[in-house]
Amino acid sequence: MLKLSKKYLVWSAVIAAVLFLIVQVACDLYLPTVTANIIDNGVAKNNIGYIWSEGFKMLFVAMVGVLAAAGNIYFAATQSQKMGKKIRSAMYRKIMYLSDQDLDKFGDASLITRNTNDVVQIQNVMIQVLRMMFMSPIMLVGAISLAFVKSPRLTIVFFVSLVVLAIVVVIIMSFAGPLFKKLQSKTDKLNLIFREGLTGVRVIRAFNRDAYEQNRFDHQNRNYAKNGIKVFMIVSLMFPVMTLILSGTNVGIVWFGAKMISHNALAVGNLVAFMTYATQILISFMMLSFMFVFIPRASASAKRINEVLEVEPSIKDPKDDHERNIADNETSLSFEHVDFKYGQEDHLALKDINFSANRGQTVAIIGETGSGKSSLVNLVPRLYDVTNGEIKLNGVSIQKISQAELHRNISITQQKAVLFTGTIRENMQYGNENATDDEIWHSLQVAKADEFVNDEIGGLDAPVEQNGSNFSGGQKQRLVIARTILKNAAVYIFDDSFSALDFKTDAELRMALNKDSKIKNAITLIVAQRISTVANADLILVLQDGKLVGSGTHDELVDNNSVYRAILDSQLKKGGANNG
Ligand SMILES: Nc1ncnc2c1ncn2[C@@H]1O[C@H](COP(=O)(O)OP(=O)(O)OP(=O)(O)O)[C@@H](O)[C@H]1O
Repeated sequence: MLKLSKKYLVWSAVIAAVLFLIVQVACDLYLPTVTANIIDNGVAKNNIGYIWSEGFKMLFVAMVGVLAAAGNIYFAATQSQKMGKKIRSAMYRKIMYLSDQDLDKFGDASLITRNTNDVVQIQNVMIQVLRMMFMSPIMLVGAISLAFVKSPRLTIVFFVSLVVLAIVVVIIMSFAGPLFKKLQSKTDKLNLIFREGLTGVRVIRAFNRDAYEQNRFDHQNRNYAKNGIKVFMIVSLMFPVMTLILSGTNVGIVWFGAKMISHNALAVGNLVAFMTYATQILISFMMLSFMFVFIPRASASAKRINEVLEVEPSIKDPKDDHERNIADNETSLSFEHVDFKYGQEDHLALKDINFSANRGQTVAIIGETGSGKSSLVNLVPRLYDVTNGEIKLNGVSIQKISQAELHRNISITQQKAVLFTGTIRENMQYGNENATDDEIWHSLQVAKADEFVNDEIGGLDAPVEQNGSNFSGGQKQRLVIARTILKNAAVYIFDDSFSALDFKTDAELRMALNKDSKIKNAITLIVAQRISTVANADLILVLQDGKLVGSGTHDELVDNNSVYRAILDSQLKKGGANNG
């Protein structure tokens, strides 16, 4: 937590909060002495004038104390909120720069918990730190010193109480601390199940798994609640124990104080002041001990936040950032002996892949499910890095090109169509901010999306809801294809983008794509399942179990590649069966 505080707190505001606090504590500590003076020198001696003057002094000191407390609360509250805001921004920025490989390590649910719950923990503790954490020690030292001055002998009474209190706090903390940490990981699991249920709600209903999923959630929810009840039960034990100790201390002080008064060893006013100091001391100690419960909890949150903030992106920019203008050169793309495996997996998802393509060419990748098609195209924009070998764009290894420059030159449609909340125009301009309405309409026409983006739904101003949920699967696919085409790029990648389209639309869309001037001047990579989608490509790569088992044109592969022929035969049979 120290690391986060150093980075995200404004120290001038922290100093202001502490200064206000010192004034507040000084006022609080001075008031019992004024009370003692009023009793011993005013009431006991029937000196009304003294009572009035000390009374005004008391009022003034109390008002200064209240104003100082307000000042402290203002700085403590604003600083803790601002710190939370800065941490959330930093986490979001970091997540945006992490590769899929880095994000896989945390998981979506955990990242959401870290950016919400964990940050709130830190905010809550920070406001307490800026108040209690500083106030309690100052109050403790001040009150003990002043109480000692009033009566060294009576001080022994609350020293005994302090020792008892310390033992109680240590016992309670040793039980509560680990349970607080567990609560965090249980929140992660609860969020994970909730999120899965939310995104998969249609599948759950379709498979009649409502009861199963409800049980799974209830089990985790119960688990979480049980842990929560346990930890708060333990912590709530603190209150009655503290009250008992506080009352016991007061009884002890009055008992011994009364004896001292009867022997003229203590004035009545001083006994009253002493009791106030004793209460201040024990309450400060209680507050301090609460901090010892909450700080470890917030430290666990800080650790989880730091894990994200400090993770080294596995995909880095080259040190001598090559800002090459790739688009101006003769475009070429080559894979040279590329091997690839995911994270800690043992097996290679891609083995010794070699091919090259030039401007204007279309390379299609075909193969059975899990053969490595998506893995191959994801390596081009460096969503993952190769394990061995090299990928070159215009003869330059992509690892030697800055990611910003690389991404400027690549336009990709991924397997899952992702749209953002906003309008069609905003979604289209995602890769080309300056695109005019005419250009957008042209892309929509090429992608066959102009058929449903019409005046009836509001044209380019039609709303797009969360995840594009107001469009069908095929419509979403066409919109993301249009967005991909609208961007000016040297390499266009369509990862299984045509699978949600019917055969007729698929054929029409590819024909329109082939005629598009941007596509004609670029390299196009198409991942597909259907032979009909890839048949016209300049180069077809056939993948099987991560290996390139064939490459060439459709006719060449039909003649001499058994895997390709097998795919073709199975699709012809299926087509026949469907037709028949
Ligand atoms: N994030 C990941 N972590 C670990 N392994 C993965 C990951 N993504 C894919 N794989 C594995 O890599 C292999 C290739 O997967 P890939 O998604 O590239 O296949 P694909 O040919 O595109 O399949 P499909 O046609 O079903 O989309 C598979 O064995 C898959 O299980």
